[in-house]
Amino acid sequence: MLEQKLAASRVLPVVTARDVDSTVALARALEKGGMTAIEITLRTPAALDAIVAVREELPGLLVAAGTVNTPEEVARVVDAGVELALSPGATPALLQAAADAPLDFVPGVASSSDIMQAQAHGFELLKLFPAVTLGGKGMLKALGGPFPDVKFCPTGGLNPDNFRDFLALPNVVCCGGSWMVASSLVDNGRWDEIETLAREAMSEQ
Ligand SMILES: O=C[C@H](O)COP(=O)(O)O
Ligand SMILES: CC(=O)C(=O)O
Repeated sequence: MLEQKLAASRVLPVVTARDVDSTVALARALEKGGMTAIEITLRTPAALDAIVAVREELPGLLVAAGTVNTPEEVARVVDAGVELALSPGATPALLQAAADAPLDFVPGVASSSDIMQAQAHGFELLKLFPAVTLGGKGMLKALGGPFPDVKFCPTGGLNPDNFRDFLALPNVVCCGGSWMVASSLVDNGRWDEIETLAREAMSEQ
């Protein structure tokens, strides 16, 4: 079940794929560090090929597509075999296309109205983005009142010093973040460092 898989992942690394080879090497370092899932965003021309390659090379990793913002992009990631997609926000057309498609979808939300719109399409596990800018832990606690059944994957502004406080909230399933996949690390092939950052993120303390 999606919620359990994402809870086990703790942290979902949000990756911008520069090219296929470096993304496979990056994913391998994250998996060696103990991570079980990766979100590869559709923000670059290499993204879809990178998603396909990472799924082939690392079959044990849950490979999600991120920045899936339109119905057309939902169709493209389904064609690529993707089983989980996420977005930073949502439109009614995107929510309907994702609800109709054979994949799990985590829509992005930034307000109570966004949450209600996502719920109207059957989604209860949502990405709060950009989480820290919107209000961080205080916002998540407040949203727990009117939306007791909704769970979140806060993303945007999380870092090694604050993500454990987010994970401790009862309505947080996992955290999205890019600190362990920074372009300064990827561009210089610092795979050992990435593996170490991944291992630290996966440790309870
Ligand atoms: O677009 C931003 C990423 O989705 C994650 O945010 P971050 O770089 O603040 O961790
Ligand atoms: C913001 C984010 O994580 C996404 O583009 O899916």
